Amino acid sequence: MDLLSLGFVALELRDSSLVAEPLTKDLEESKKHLSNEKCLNIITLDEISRHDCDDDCWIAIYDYVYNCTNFMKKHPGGQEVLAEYAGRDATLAFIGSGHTKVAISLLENYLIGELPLSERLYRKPGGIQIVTVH
Ligand code: HEM
Repeated sequence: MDLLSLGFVALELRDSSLVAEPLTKDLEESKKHLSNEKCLNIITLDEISRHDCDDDCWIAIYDYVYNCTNFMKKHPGGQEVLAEYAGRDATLAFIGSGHTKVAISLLENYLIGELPLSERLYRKPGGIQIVTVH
């Protein structure tokens, strides 16, 4: 079973109305103020993959890109889990860990950009809609 399928299994085991939906809703809520300001930088998966170590850690969550380098040592879930996803997409791991709204709002501090439309999985027309995965 690949990682994506495992993620879906994890989502099936949880109540998506408690976990997945708040994540997507809260992320969009927390980005609303950005629409009237300058656009986010476009950062490709290739660029993210070059920031894949303890002292340079970028990750993608829900098609947004975060520089977690300064947060790794402070992460309540441990530095190791973030290191595991350094340079990669961590959306399903983030959702699967059942993060609270506090964690979701913390993300904003580390936001540095978003994926190009062609590389997005979650925020594009016809993309995977996590909220409808049951
Ligand atoms: C920048 C991204 C992340 C932020 C801001 C973040 C933030 C947090 C926060 C604030 C908590 C405390 C509980 C809560 O409020 O939800 C937490 C716990 C946790 N996080 Fe993260 N997290 C991030 C990424 C990840 C990733 C990618 C994983 C991968 C599996 C992960 C795994 C965990 C786990 C397992 C816990 C639970 C620790 C425990 O209860 O002992 N986190 N995180």
